[in-house]
Amino acid sequence: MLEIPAQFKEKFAQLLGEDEAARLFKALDEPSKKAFRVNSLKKGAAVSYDLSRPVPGIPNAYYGEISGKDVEWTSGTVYSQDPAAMFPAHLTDVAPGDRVLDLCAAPGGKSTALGEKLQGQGLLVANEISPSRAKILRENLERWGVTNALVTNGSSEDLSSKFPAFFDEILVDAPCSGEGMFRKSEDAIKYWSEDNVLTCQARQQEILQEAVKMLKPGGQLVYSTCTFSPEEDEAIVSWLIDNYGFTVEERDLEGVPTAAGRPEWGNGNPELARCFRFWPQDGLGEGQFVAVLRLPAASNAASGEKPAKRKQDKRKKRGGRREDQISREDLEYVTEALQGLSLPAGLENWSSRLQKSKDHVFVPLLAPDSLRGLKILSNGMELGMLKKKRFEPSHQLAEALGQIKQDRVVDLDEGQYERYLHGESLQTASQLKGFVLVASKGQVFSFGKLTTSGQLKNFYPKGLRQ
Ligand SMILES: C[S@@+](CC[C@H](N)C(=O)[O-])C[C@H]1O[C@@H](n2cnc3c(N)ncnc32)[C@H](O)[C@@H]1O
Repeated sequence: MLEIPAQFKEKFAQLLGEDEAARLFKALDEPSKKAFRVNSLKKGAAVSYDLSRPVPGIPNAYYGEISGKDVEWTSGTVYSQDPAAMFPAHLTDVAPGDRVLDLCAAPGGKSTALGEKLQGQGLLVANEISPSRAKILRENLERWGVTNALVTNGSSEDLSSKFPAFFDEILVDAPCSGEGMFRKSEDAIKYWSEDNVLTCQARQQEILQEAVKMLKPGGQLVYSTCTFSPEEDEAIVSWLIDNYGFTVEERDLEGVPTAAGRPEWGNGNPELARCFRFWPQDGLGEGQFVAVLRLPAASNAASGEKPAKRKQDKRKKRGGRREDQISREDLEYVTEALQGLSLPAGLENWSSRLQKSKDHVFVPLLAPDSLRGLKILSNGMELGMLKKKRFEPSHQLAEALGQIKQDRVVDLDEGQYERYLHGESLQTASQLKGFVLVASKGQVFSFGKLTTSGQLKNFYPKGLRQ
């Protein structure tokens, strides 16, 4: 039995009425619902999990539990996610070519879905304020094969100063009191208090204030929480409507067990009924609140379309060439390492767009000069690293290449796969030489390097080894 705080129970008995509240409390004592998404970017990957129980309303999503050890996971073919938490990204209008911001993005469940919707075209800025969580966000986007993400580690203020009125769509999946996570996390129960609900509400307003500055006039804001408290849900949407003139967009989720937002829990505006409330007692998954909002086209929240104000670049030049530019010799090393590999869409003409930062070679999404002052974990695609007179392709590239059929692949059996994940080198019968993609069950999850005797040197990143 979960020890649900008495104050929480009293509050929801009043808000919902005794009968509905009893259904909620009963559901909170049942096990949480597990589900996963299958990555549409990695076309043709064979998934060994049971796909017979789809999550209603979400393409490529299924009930069931996955393991972080399977190649389906290490190759970014599947991602574990609460079914209700799939809806915020699903309900956005994000389409290939858009400029999208996921402001509170770690660990990346919703960013991976937004990256899928973009299909490598346009820009996804995925931001997270906590450094350790931002690292996990980067790893998850890498695994998912997203080639057009800028991963940042900053506050909402850090970002709003760089991107005024810049984005077509912004997702704010806000830090919240986590009442919808009671079944999944003991901490959510332990740290629950009415004071914390109000602290979260104030933080949500601070974050949203900055988010609005970054939205283009006429742009879309999707606001979500994993909590039930009206203070963090309908009251926040009311505040957005009253202060910025947002309208709530209608969405049809026919066949999905969800409930409408409650106007009486906010400012009484009937549009609040267009918000979605996912309650555990309705059977889809955990608790979630989602509002799809539109900023009026003639907004005075911010103006100007330029990304960031660029400072004069005063960095040293060496022999007429800037330090971040790549030499002809370096380019030859990169070209040689990439020979025989098929590159995914979005990486065409990579050689003319290459940049270098501390020997990391990458195809940037945004000009690094324009991002000065922001903590960047990843800017587009890192192809790899220049070492002394050679080039080592990156793990991010391996995961991105796994999207399309490749010829230079060594496929490991189950035992070999486990040893490779540990960091071991393996003896193979492969006739290939040099850098190869390493797969198991046809799913690419790493680079490796084959010697002339068929030894496969391990390039699975040390930080990911199991
Ligand atoms: C609900 S979680 C995000 C989950 C994520 N969207 C996903 O789908 O995987 C909220 C995140 O917001 C971050 N956060 C907290 N305060 C923030 C702030 N002021 N600005 C940006 N992010 C913040 C938290 O560290 C946390 O990772």
